Amino acid sequence: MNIGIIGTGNIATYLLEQVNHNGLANGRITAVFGRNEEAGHRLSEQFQVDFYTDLQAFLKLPLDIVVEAATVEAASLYLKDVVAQKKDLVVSSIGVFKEAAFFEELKSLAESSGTYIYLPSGAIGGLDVLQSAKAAGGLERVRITTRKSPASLGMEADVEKVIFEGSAYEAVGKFPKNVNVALVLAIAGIGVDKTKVRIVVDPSIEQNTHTIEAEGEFGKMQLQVENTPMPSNPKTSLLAALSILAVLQNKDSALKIGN
Ligand SMILES: NC(=O)C1=CN([C@@H]2O[C@H](COP(=O)(O)OP(=O)(O)OC[C@H]3O[C@@H](n4cnc5c(N)ncnc54)[C@H](O)[C@@H]3O)[C@@H](O)[C@H]2O)C=CC1
Ligand SMILES: O=C([O-])CC(=O)C(=O)O
Repeated sequence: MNIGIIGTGNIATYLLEQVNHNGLANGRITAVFGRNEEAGHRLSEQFQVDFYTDLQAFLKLPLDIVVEAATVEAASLYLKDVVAQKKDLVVSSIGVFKEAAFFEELKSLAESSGTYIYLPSGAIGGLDVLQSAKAAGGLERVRITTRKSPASLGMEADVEKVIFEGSAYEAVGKFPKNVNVALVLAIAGIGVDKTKVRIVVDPSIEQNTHTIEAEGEFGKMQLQVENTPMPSNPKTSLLAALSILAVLQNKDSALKIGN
């Protein structure tokens, strides 16, 4: 499997290390697309990968799957082209799907291109429960509370404080690098308007903590993950990068676990 990556940051570097150096997926990252030339050339040398700043040239390569590991804004610019060029796609910046129309458009494009779009569970879990719970329409309430340190939220704070309370739709607009998890939860569950989000800045913690509560006909779920932040970007949890690695590992497996 030939893998391409969009982005030259923390997740891209982690995947290059685990896939190209440590052989932890059934394939190789052969090309990286980005706009940061200095980082791109560094990755190119370190991991024997081709670096592109021209998206169309990157997409002409024989890639089986492209992993977006950039930003919500970059994803909005590039995802349609990836699918139109008949590549399978893994999306990290799931906040790009806050507008349902864009999500539906990309899904139809994938259906007509015969490709798959993978939304990794990222820095959370419980998506299997939500999807099962709504299979016959009985999922009623979903809420996520995200608790991060001031460094992880990219802000200053001396005391614990709720800095946001609202819908997943509103949360992604305000914190695009911190609440992609809220969007994947909304897509797996009851949508961007009904999924409730609370964000707490907490100077006493080091881990990125996400607590998910759901309720419906199935019963109740409460799940908490206490994530190690990645050293080269504390906004991002290690579990988010690991979940992309797991998508790459499981993609062609005959065994599918969950749901
Ligand atoms: N689903 C989830 O649970 C999570 C998702 N994320 C998403 O993953 C993204 C990547 O995370 P990290 O690697 O930690 O971030 P990072 O900040 O280390 O890297 C982002 C990369 O995107 C590149 N970039 C930005 N705009 C671009 C553009 N227009 N064209 C091409 N490249 C562009 C930057 O140059 C940088 O290389 C985050 O921005 C976030 O959207 C992050 C954490 C969790
Ligand atoms: O990594 C995390 O803990 C969550 C995150 O930043 C995101 O959802 O974008």
